Amino acid sequence: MPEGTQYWCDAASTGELPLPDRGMEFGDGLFETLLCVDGKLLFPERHQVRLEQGFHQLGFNGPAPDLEALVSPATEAIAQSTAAVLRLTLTRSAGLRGYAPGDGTAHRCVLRLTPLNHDPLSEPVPLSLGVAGIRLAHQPALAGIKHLNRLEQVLAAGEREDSGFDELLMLDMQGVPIATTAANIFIREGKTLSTPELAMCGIAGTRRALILEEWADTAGFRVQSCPLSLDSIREADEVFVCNSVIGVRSVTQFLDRVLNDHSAAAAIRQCYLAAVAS
Ligand SMILES: C=C(O[C@@H]1C=C(C(=O)O)C=C[C@H]1N)C(=O)O
Repeated sequence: MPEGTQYWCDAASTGELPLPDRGMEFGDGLFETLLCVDGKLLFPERHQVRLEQGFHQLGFNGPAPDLEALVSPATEAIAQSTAAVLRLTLTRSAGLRGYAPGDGTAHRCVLRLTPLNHDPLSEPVPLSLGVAGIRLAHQPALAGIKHLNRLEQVLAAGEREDSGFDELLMLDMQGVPIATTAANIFIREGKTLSTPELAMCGIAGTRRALILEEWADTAGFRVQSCPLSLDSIREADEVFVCNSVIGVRSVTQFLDRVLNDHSAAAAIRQCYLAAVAS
């Protein structure tokens, strides 16, 4: 883990995880990845909305999570960070042995603050995109939320290491493009931006939501979430990806096709930077 990484568990500064932990045992939990720039967490309100959605979608009991309260143990460290990634992990409290979630209302919160050694707001180098062999399973009860069951992404990231590509696009069981191993994807066809709908699988990213709800319109594009195909990506005028750490990153190669037009990503990135600065 990068030097300077700090951990907290249930508000205590520690690198140890009390056992039992249902997140470690069953992936029974959620996580959020927040970018910290110049002592400020970006778009916390968007992460709050998704955390609450996951909390309710998994049937956690008790009051909805308060992101600001959950990250409060790291407030001082965040304030001193020029650039860092805060990972918040929320797991269901341990009950009796076994899968049954019980009715525990107390939940465990683990924070990890990892310093970045680059400016995360600088323009990212465009990336090359391949296609992963591992497919995303359909599970509408878990679609869209950032739950802890990430083995598909782990296996795809393992494929990526030997792929010769910077990133890999992940398809569902029917071969429909969903997202990359760690980001949402958009294509541009003329003045329309499209991103995969995530009714059956995938993570509804915070930057994806901002593009859908605000930045595409501001940048002068129509935008939709809809089923994409590999051909639609192959034939697109432009492709870009987004997540909470990289912001908006252009795709300069998809499989064997070179993409030279990055104008929409540049316009969306300007909206992103303006929102960060506001
Ligand atoms: C896996 C985490 O977060 C996801 C992965 C990345 C990444 O690999 O860059 C960035 C944001 C998330 N999509 C995590 O542990 O926070």
